[in-house]
Amino acid sequence: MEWALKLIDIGKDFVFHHQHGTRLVVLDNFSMDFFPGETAILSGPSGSGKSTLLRMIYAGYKTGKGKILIKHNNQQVDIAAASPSIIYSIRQNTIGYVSQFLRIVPRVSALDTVIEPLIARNISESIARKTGKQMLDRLNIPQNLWHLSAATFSGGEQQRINIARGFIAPYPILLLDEPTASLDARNRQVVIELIQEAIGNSTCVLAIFHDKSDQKTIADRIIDMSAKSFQEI
Ligand SMILES: Nc1ncnc2c1ncn2[C@@H]1O[C@H](COP(=O)(O)OP(=O)(O)OP(=O)(O)O)[C@@H](O)[C@H]1O
Repeated sequence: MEWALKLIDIGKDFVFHHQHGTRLVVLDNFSMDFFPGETAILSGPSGSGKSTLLRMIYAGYKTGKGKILIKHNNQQVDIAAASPSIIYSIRQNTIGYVSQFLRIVPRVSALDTVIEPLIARNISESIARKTGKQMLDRLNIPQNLWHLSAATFSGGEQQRINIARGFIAPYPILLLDEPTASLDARNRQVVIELIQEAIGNSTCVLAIFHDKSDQKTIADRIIDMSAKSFQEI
């Protein structure tokens, strides 16, 4: 099968210039292919570089060395070398990302936050709103919160707004950074179902899940990141 995401010899370090140039090597010479319709779980102790890898793929962190190849608009693109406008377009159509925390825009309602990826794809506002309401309902966000800003929402409510936003539009690649960390069992189950539906639609999912039972339920592969150039287990 053709890969959806290909990492070639990637590496990342952080240099602390104000601390005598101390260099922290987080990833080193890592190569791996990821495929449509599979879930790969990034596993390893705190600080092993799981979130850093997702951020590099989403181009939030600059890749230190190596290539991160994807297919975008029928062309092969190296994210590590892509221009800001290409990155913007990739985020709109090719890579979705559910970060640990919701980035709240003041005075924008929860519903508008959730439907923004559809509006960006020129989906009509009425269809986007209908889809957004269905997603909020599915994630058990009470209707009386839909038109409020998420700024005052609980941690679990904010996380569910983030998840609704991340899953509302289909993406060939989906990056999930601890999407169930603040959720109760009922909502964790909804997220598992959303992931399974995405996989059914051939999305390639890379995820960080600390809960072992969640890992077992959805993982096709578990990647051990405790050794900086990591391996499959
Ligand atoms: N922006 C940054 N500047 C400096 N160091 C960073 C930065 N981001 C991450 N690091 C360092 O890189 C290492 C890996 O961090 P990362 O967040 O990727 O780990 P993780 O495996 O996701 O951990 P956790 O399970 O605790 O979320 C850590 O030692 C962290 O301090």
